[in-house]
Amino acid sequence: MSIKFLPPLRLLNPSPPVTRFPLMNVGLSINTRRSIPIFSRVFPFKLKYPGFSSRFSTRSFRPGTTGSRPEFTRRTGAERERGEARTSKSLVEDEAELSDWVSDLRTNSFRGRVTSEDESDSDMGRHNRSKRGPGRDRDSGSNRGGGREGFSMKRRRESDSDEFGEPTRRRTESTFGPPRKNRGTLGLQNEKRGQGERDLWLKRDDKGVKGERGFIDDDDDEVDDGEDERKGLMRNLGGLVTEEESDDDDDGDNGNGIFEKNALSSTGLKKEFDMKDRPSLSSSSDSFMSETRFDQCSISPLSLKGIKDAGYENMTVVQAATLPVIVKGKDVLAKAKTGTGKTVAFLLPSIEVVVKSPPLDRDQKRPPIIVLVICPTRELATQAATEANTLLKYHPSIGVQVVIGGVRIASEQRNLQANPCQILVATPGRLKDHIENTAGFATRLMGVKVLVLDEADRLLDMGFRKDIEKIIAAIPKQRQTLMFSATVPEEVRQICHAALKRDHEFINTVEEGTEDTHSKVRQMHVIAPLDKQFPLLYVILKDHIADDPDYKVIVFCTTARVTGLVAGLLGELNLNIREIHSRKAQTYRTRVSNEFRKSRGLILVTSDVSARGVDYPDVTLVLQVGLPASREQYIHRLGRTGRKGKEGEGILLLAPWEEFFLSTVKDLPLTKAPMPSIDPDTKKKVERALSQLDMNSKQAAYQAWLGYYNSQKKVGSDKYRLVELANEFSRSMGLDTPPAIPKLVLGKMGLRNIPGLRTK
Ligand SMILES: Nc1ncnc2c1ncn2[C@@H]1O[C@H](COP(=O)(O)OP(=O)(O)OP(=O)(O)O)[C@@H](O)[C@H]1O
Repeated sequence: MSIKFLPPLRLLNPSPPVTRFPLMNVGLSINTRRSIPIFSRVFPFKLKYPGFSSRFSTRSFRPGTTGSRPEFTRRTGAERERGEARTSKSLVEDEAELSDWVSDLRTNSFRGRVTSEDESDSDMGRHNRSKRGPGRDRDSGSNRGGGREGFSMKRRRESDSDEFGEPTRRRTESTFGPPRKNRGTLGLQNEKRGQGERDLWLKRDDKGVKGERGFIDDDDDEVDDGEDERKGLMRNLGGLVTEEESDDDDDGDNGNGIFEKNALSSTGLKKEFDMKDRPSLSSSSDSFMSETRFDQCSISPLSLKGIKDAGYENMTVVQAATLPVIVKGKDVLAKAKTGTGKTVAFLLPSIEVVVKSPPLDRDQKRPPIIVLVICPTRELATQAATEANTLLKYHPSIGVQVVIGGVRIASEQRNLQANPCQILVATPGRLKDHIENTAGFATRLMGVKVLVLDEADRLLDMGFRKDIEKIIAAIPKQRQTLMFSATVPEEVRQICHAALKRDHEFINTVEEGTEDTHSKVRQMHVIAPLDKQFPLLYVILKDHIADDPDYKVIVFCTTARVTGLVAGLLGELNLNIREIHSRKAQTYRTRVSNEFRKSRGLILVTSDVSARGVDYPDVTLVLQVGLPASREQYIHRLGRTGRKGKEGEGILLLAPWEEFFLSTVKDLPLTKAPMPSIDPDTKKKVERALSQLDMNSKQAAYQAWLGYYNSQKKVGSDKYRLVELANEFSRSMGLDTPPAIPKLVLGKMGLRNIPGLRTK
């Protein structure tokens, strides 16, 4: 089914019935995941949202969310500090990278096939990488894949995945029943049943909390989990990286960094929010548009022209909510759902700061960088720079540059020299490289007036924190800081004071009492043992393709190596796929990313490098295979669909022993999908395809899989069980005996002498 959506600004829907959500009290704020502070202000605003052709007719599984009046909260940092601290689960994407990195410790034969010409990490990057280790490398942008490549003598071939079959567009009999327009990929007719099952499951889960060791339901447990998970990762890192690196990490963990210091020292004053200048906001539980036009705000005429050319007329809710505060010079921490225009929200006022600054003196030896935007991934940084260029169309004298890993640092240095820019978009690792190694760069940074942390919670997570601390130390204290994300765990709120001024405002556009995800995105989970997962993946995709010839699917996998394996399998099965992960050269990643942005009838198989921020329009399905690294990561991955108020679909495919994850997202409308049936032919076809896959890719995937789950506390804490599961995964790839792993690697993983593992 072709989905045709009206432009978001065109339709004005009647306001849904209004339900006012009471503010939560302090007690609740302690125990509730999305705790709302007692000082939060509630702003009623007019409702206006785009019309949608309804793909799914009911939302019965999402009780109590429709018709709610949106609430929009703003708090000052001081107010926030009075709230209860809850150390939320760490965003440990690191594990995936860690496991891949661990994979590289072995003496591999599979790497040295063909040297990639694409791979273009700088010497500088390589030099730094040797000191950095996996925690630093995980796309600290700069030395991402390359960091691990540093361990290899040769590089892998990058072009394998270009050879894929044509998309399957033929309409076939749906595996799950009637066409999707009536039901979604996994069958709407089962929605009610799904809800019932979900309820049952929740009850079971409640019971499980008491009966088992409580991974689970209450937030206190999660506090422990978060802590332990972090420690678990640090243990892993500590064992894997050089001593210098371990010390470094310990520093961060022990609170020697500026984040911890500031969090402890901040006292906090309640700051009343001034509503006078507030633009009238429009929203429904799913709307992302406001009623405020850009030309109603104090924005320079040339910026307005650029905005108009970009096709933007009204502001999105987050733009309308943050712009007046930001243009006043205030620091802001903003939370808004995925795909609701946060990029423009921080870029536009930042550009205005440049407009008001003295013009660049071309003869100046070290012209200042005025706006510094930091993004956690290369794709996101590139995308933000593209958006900035769009907005700057009529500001020819304002320049934007990107510095990211995977690009030769020397060429970036030349660019920085030749075309001095006022706006710099960067990934943290590469930015740090420039601070340390590019002549005059540190001086230029002393001109920074605005610092933006996009995906702030990710950047403040420990994987990036050290780099961010160093970057913050390299820019003036007197600056404006803007932090944006779709997820702002309590932990981040506690440490954000290090970067934000004490009187900053927390602007939360996610209304009270609603989910962090979009209600127009239908979310389902399928629980199936590992030996069924590859056939199921194929069946789900085939069904979706059959149902929607204009399909555009993203499949998320746990690690880069597993992503490579899954991409290989789906390619072997003649699905039209592309792959993006840290093992791919940046030029390849950029090319595939651009292609996917424009395409239909394509499946992108990817690791978490595509989880956040990347704006691929009209993604019809997000399929997550295996345990997401965190609740936040689940939300961001899901957020690749249903952007700009559109509909979408998300399926989470878990093994029974991963089912515990559901308790971390139990506030989200995730329903149990009916089990798709796998006919014998499909099973055979998948087995045949698996047998065609390169042994090396299976070996690498096995090791990466083991590394990833080893660092997931709830799976990895029982090493014996972990190995049993890993061997189940190995069998699911069609291997009779699990691949052998170098002793050194097993030692680093803490898995020596665990029965079931083969060593070499
Ligand atoms: N005022 C506007 N009117 C219409 N479309 C807009 C407006 N502002 C931004 N957009 C578009 O909305 C889409 C989503 O924006 P963006 O990528 O900034 O979302 P986001 O909130 O940062 O998402 P994520 O949380 O996934 O990073 C983009 O395609 C962007 O061009």
